[in-house]
Amino acid sequence: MCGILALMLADRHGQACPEIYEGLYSLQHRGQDAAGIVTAGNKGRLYQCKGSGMVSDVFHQSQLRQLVGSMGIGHVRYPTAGSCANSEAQPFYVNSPYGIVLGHNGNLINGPDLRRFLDKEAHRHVNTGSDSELLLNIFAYELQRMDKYRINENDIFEALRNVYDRVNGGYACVAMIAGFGVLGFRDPNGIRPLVIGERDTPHGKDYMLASESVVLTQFGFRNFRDIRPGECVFIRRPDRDDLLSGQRGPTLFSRQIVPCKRFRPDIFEYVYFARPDSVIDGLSVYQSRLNMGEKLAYNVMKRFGEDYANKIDAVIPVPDSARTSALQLAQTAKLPYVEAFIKNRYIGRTFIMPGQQIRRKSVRRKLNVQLQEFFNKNVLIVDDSIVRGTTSREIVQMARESGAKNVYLASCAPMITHPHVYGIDLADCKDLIAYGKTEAEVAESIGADDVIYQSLEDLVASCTTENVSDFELGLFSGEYTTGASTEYLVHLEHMRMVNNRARKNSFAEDEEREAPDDISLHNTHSDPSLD
Ligand SMILES: O=P(O)(O)OC[C@H]1O[C@H](OP(=O)(O)OP(=O)(O)O)[C@H](O)[C@@H]1O
Ligand SMILES: NC(=O)CC[C@H](N)C(=O)O
Ligand SMILES: [Mg+2]
Repeated sequence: MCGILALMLADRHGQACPEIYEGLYSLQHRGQDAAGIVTAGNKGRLYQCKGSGMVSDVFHQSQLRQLVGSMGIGHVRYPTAGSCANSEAQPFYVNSPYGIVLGHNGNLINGPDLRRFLDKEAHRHVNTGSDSELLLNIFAYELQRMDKYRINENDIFEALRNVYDRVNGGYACVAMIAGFGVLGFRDPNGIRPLVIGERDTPHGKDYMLASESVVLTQFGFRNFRDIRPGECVFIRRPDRDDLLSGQRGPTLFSRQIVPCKRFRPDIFEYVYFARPDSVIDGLSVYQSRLNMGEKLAYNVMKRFGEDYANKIDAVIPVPDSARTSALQLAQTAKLPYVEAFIKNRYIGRTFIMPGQQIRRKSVRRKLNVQLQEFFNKNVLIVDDSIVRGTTSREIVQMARESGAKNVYLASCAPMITHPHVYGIDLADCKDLIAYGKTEAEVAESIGADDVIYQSLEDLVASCTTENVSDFELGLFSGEYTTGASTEYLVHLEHMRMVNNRARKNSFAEDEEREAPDDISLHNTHSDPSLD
């Protein structure tokens, strides 16, 4: 999962970078591997800073000062296609046509076909294994085909129509065309989220696009709405004619590029990925997690029978993501809620860390126990999801080491039995702890006395609103909204294996290594006086 962000300020002399930079902090939970910002100055020059690491590692004040201009885009990356090399940090850049940069959240399931097409027919050079670079090149190719000295918004929408025809998968993107404007678009099934908001200023309206509404609220953007599946919005910076005619600020254009196919947002955003203070497709993530907790409570009560309260002494959340649901579960079942795992706030999310060994170690570094809350008690530990079982195994063991009598585990998500193909690097089937197992077998495998999973029906009901009642659920069923060929699943598995080897620095003879650095846009000595 990645986080994307675009900002267009009404004030041509304003600086977009500080808010993009801060905004990326609010999206950090969506990607911890790499981060990047590209801004554009008034004369069309692009300024870039990106690389591997968290936001705080990648940007330093001296670099941020060089990212000048009143519009820009930002990205935080959690690699799901390609490798974790520095060169795959986003945004990606192509110089032709016009100078375009793009940031992408999602996965294209026809990446190998697109790569062949770009090579054989479009004759465009792609320098990384990233599907996002493919997407950018497809867009560039379609714009190039218009063969125009200068394009307008209709050309962008036309080019995108062809992009939608060519690419398949889950994608939410922000892009910027040097000197012209920023745009955002979302796949025809709305699998990945994207929201837009506006802010009044004396110069006209500022616009921001982001993966999650939390960024928009943070900076005082109002009237925000989700980009519709298959829709593109383009925000054009004021040109000379606008300025001469007294028009203030940028102009927003929007177009339904292709009809919405099936509106199927990814339910895992609500379960785990998104921040609870975000609203996605009209539903507060916090509210959805309350609903999950309530439904799970009834499931737990049913499982333990009428005297369940004598069998469970404490409901314990696994911080962070499970807190909201665990609290609601405890309140519904009238059981004590106890914060018995304390989280070290300086350790990031463990699930999205690269490599199983580091994930396992990090659980212990991240979570510590309050001994007295476990000693001689029957505890019900609540987590939002059990994926590889790394967290569950460790915490069940920690509870036992702390003297718990019986350790039960409840999961707000149903059994995860299939890979996720739209931008969440869950794991291969065989690494998923629930793959081919019953609940009892999962319990045995993680060392718990019992495991209670949410039913799929209850999860869907927890997230259903007037707007959306259908969701991307492939990780629970193996049936994907866009379909996913066996060839693609094998390709994903192969990539994961290559990446694991690359992390250990052992390459096969014929394997192509990722370039360590980005070769696209070198302008660290940018000269702000040019603007
Ligand atoms: O079964 P696993 O493979 O361990 O994956 C599932 C766990 O990973 C996530 O936590 P994470 O630490 O990533 O983030 P959080 O702090 O937001 O809960 C999730 O909330 C589960 O706790
Ligand atoms: N998690 C994501 O959305 C990743 C985007 C893209 N597929 C990449 O690997 O960079
Ligand atoms: Mg967790």
